[in-house]
Amino acid sequence: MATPTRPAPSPAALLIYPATLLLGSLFSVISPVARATRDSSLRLPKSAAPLAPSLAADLHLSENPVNYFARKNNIFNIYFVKIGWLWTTVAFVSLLLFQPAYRASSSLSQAQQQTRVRRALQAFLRYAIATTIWYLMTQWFFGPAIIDRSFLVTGGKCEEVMERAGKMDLGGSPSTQVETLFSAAACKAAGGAWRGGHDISGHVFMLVLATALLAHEAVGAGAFSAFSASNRADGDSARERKASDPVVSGPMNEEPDSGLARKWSLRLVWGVVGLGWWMLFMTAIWFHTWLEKVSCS
Ligand SMILES: CCCCCCCCCCCCCCCC(=O)SCCNC(=O)CCNC(=O)[C@H](O)C(C)(C)COP(=O)(O)OP(=O)(O)OC[C@H]1O[C@@H](n2cnc3c(N)ncnc32)[C@H](O)[C@@H]1OP(=O)(O)O
Repeated sequence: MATPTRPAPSPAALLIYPATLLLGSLFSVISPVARATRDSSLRLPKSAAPLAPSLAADLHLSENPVNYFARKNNIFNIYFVKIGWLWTTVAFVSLLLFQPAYRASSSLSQAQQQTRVRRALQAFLRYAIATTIWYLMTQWFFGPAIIDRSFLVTGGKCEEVMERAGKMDLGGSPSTQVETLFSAAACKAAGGAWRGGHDISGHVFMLVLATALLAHEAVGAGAFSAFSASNRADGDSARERKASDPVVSGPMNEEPDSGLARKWSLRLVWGVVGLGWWMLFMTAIWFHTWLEKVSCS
């Protein structure tokens, strides 16, 4: 009998990202509110972000008469996207800890345990690669992050602060001074305006990467659980399995109390993916130009 294979997520599912950006951009063109908001935000100088935003300030909705999600200080932006990789990490770790696909247990045969450990290591490697890419693109690349460097290369600069730069005593070596001035975060923190270049959307980049990673792992782990449950129902649990078989060396002897944790870890992951998609859609409507959004997805 042919060994059934675990369904892999279809690459076609990735089309949801260009479709979301397209839909959001269309909405931003068609909606008069979105158009007015974008135009005025492009005209106004960007103010420095508060260093310690309070919850009350976040909920101060009457500040601008625009859609709540068009505000940079909306609660989902501050406590979800701005620390988005932390949420991604927590959700991912919950999968590793609680999904039978990755969990080794003493009730399993040695071959089954080895398969699960191998699968968990492969998943961690995928996470580590994604984390490294996110870090280099948005946080640090031997100085300013790749997104910041591409902004500078395309003619952007830290306006207002550049004029004061000559007078500023930033300390450290000349290269440290350049790094301090030439990152978006440092520029904004110094009260400057990050303008002029091609500003790739960090939000779009991180949200696409994080949701694709988590959805890919959750589909795989969920399908594994469903497959092993149907195997149990078929009375197939006694079948001897090969360690090399990634599918059928599954959780035949899953502990009963792990069911709740398994369910909630999947809920957490899909919650993060769902909110991530929503924030991507909001970014597509309210922020950046069309080119800035597509260039990072
Ligand atoms: C031997 C083995 C080795 C293995 C080696 C690997 C190691 C493997 C294990 C490591 C273990 C690490 C473990 C954990 C790692 C953490 O947990 S890290 C800690 C948590 N930190 C984070 O998650 C940070 C995540 N945030 C970010 O990366 C950046 O904030 C983002 C999301 C990329 C966004 O960047 P950004 O500067 O906001 O840029 P951008 O998107 O262009 O937005 C421009 C403006 O538009 C606004 N905007 C855009 N879209 C929106 C929107 N939808 N709504 C509101 N405002 C918006 C922005 O707020 C921004 O406004 P300002 O703040 O500038 O005024």
